[in-house]
Amino acid sequence: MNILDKITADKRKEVDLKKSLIPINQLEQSILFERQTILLTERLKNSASGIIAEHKRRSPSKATINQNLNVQDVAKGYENAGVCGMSVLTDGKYFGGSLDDLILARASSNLPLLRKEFIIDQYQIIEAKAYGADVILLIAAILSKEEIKQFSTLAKQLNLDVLLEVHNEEELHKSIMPSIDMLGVNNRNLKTFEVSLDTSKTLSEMIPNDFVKVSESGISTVEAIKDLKQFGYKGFLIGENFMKTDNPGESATQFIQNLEK
Ligand SMILES: O=P(O)(O)OC[C@@H](O)[C@@H](O)c1c[nH]c2ccccc12
Repeated sequence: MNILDKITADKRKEVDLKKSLIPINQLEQSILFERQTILLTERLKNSASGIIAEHKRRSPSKATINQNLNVQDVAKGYENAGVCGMSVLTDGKYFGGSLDDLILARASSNLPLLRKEFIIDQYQIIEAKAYGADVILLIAAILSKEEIKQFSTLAKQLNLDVLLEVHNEEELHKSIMPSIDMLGVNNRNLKTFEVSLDTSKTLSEMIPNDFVKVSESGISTVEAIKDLKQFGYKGFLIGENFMKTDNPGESATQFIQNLEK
């Protein structure tokens, strides 16, 4: 079993339990359910920097990144830095995140928030909305074409943006459909953890222009972003590079200033 299989097997158990604890109609009573979502796709189209900054305490590939930060401070710091959106890891077992992190980020910023999660059930999409997300991530490596269609259609009905993540050509081909807003290319192979920005470069020309292109993972320099922009990328998902510092907001501020120089 690779790590992705392990994560999804655990996730199925977790979601089944949650469904028995908190039924969908209860989630739908959240006051956040009526909230007008902020569309990340539109922001990325009009942004010079295109940075989506992530809150990530640890990961299976890196163990601890930073356990000492307060998610509300991180969210405010990212917002002050002028990022386009924030990604919040909500997986507990492998990434040390939670839905509480999402709701705290919501309470302390007006950024578009991406729920970074291994979504394998529609329940998690309703949950994302109930906890204040604006965007969901769908990972092609763990979903069938039919699931991608169903899940993205539900997200659109809830006015959530959809970031569909791929890692290779096969995943890309099964994922291209009108209910997707952004196509994210993960430079990290989630099965082996190898990272190469060439993945974004190679796949870029196969992504139709009507999708906003996002390059994810392993980005740590302004030069990398300038390079990826040449390949049509508008969004750049950065986690560790900011989170490994004592003040991710400040790091993002400096990064964006350098990018705009
Ligand atoms: O910390 P990095 O290398 O900047 O990566 C951020 C983000 O791309 C990464 O956390 C990520 C991309 N896709 C995912 C899917 C699940 C969990 C995590 C991820």
